[in-house]
Amino acid sequence: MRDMPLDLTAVPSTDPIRAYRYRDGLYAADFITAAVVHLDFFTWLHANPSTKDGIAAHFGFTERPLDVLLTLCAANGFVENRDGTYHATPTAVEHLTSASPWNLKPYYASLKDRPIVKDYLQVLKTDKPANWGGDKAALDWHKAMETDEFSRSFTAAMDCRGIYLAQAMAKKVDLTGRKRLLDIGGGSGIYACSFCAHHPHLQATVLDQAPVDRIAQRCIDERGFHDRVSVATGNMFKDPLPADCDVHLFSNVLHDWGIAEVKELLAISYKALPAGGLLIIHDAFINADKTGPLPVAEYSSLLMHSTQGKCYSTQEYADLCREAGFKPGAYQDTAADRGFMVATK
Ligand SMILES: C[S@@+](CC[C@H](N)C(=O)[O-])C[C@H]1O[C@@H](n2cnc3c(N)ncnc32)[C@H](O)[C@@H]1O
Repeated sequence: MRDMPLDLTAVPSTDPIRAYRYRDGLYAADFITAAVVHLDFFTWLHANPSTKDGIAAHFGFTERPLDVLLTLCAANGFVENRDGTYHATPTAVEHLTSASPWNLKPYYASLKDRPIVKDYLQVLKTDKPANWGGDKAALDWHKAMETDEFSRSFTAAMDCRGIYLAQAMAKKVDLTGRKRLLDIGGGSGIYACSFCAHHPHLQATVLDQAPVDRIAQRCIDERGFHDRVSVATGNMFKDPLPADCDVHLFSNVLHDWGIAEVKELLAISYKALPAGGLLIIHDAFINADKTGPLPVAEYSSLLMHSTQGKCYSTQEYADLCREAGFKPGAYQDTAADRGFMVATK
């Protein structure tokens, strides 16, 4: 425990990128192993260049996990999308197909029973996320977040990451003339507090459900922001959003949900914001043509395994914002393979 709250405008003296990338990319090797060993995916694709629908029909895959697999393969230089038809690249053909003398499938074969590898085979077919950490006895992630023990440890995980990520974003977002930020699914409130630390005129509200709301209140008090950051308890899908906020933040929230829920949340946000209101989406973004960046494609594999979501592309977010009525702005990088996109009502 620290005696004095950390100055949230402070930056670390060294770069944590390697530590982030091991954690974010942890499951990607298992996903590739499932594709190589169980599915012989590249041998089939080399013989049958196909559209996404064609691949889905042949293997019985569902859209979301297949999209994440193709993005991971493209980011690795194993597949190429030529006008909607996916081809195995020369690298994949030489090293990951059965007729090649350099085929590495036998090298992967002994890893085929790793639990996360087997989870991926299920998720690809059912679209139903496996449980957090691959724990078969555990509740699904959203149910687990309603329990004290899991929500405490998960919120601590988000909080320690946010200390670094929030300051990198807060200093880049222009909040001139903005009054109150609503941090939707705000967890410990680290992003709301960090925004207030960087923008002295700003007030904020953290919206989250029980029991995370209590954790948020304690963290905000400990950080000394109780006079500027309040907590609202509620279900972001069902309860009316606090009406007095002219900035909405979804930080690492939309990536937990499928397209239907993301559309719902953006529509809810649009309805609650005043004209001219600002939406900020903070996340790890896939590039517009879904060829990378590799660390984000790897992180997306982890999210796809354990939640209903994935990392959406800059193009997908821009289209979803437009559909909800927003005018999307440009994407900007922040730190540790994350970034943000703003949109205005
Ligand atoms: C991945 S965490 C992100 C936390 C924080 N925004 C961050 O960037 O670290 C997702 C958050 O959404 C909250 N959440 C999930 N479903 C929710 C709901 N229906 N209503 C309100 N909050 C919800 C969770 O409790 C959790 O704090």
